[in-house]
Amino acid sequence: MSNAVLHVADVHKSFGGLRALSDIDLQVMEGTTHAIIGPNGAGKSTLLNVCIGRIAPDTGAVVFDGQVITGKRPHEINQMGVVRVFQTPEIFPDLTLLQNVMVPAFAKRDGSFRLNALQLTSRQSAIREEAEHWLEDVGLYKQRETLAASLSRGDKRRLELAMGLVQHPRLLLLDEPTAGMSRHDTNATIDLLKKFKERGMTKVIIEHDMHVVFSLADRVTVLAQGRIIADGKPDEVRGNPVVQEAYLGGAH
Ligand SMILES: Nc1ncnc2c1ncn2[C@@H]1O[C@H](COP(=O)(O)OP(=O)(O)OP(=O)(O)O)[C@@H](O)[C@H]1O
Repeated sequence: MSNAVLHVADVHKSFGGLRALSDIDLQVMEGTTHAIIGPNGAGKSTLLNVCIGRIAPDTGAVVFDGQVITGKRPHEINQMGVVRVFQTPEIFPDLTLLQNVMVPAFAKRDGSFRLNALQLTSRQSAIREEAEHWLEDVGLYKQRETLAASLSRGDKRRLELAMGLVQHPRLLLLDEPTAGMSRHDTNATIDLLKKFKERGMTKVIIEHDMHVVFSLADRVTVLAQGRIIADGKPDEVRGNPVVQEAYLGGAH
């Protein structure tokens, strides 16, 4: 019997008169890839932001590895092992790929980061090796000395993944990891994420591309208008008429 790494317990969140999340209760089990899908405005980003401490829920709690994390600050939640990879890559364009991955590695180790840490050569070598390892893992090792600004969109996402992996996430949250990618880059990203899945990494993935969702997810939660309208194995969700009606507009 596997454990819940993340439990979103009865969460509600309104923005003024708009109910962005209502009665949200979901569990992400150890080692699984859990997709959260739903039409535009369904509440997916709000839910993710509640999980990483960027948005405080009005009521309810988020429990990570048995500890209530509601009320903690984003960096504290990150230090506990919750790592989010953003829809728009948050990288340092004027640093090399290697330096980009070293920044979160230092931050993870020291709890904070100052750019001059990159110049302190005596402290660098272990961190550098670790950063090189993750660049290799995502297929960017050869470009390690080039500036991040020069990367293609797909490679920027890979770089950001390496920046997430170097933090040894207990839970990796991926916000539309293939948004704006070519089919080729999308398939490469699916292969990469499958590799992490085989290693038993627990992941939450928000994604619009159903090819990505059904290639990777063990479980799918469907949101519509801030509520969970379905939750189950991919095939169960795919065949659910409520989902087809609400999410796909009945067209599929
Ligand atoms: N900071 C905010 N202030 C006011 N309303 C907000 C805020 N953030 C989100 N909303 C509203 O809450 C609802 C849910 O938005 P959210 O971004 O979570 O949906 P989503 O499922 O991620 O959509 P998309 O797929 O388009 O990114 C929407 O109606 C949105 O306009």
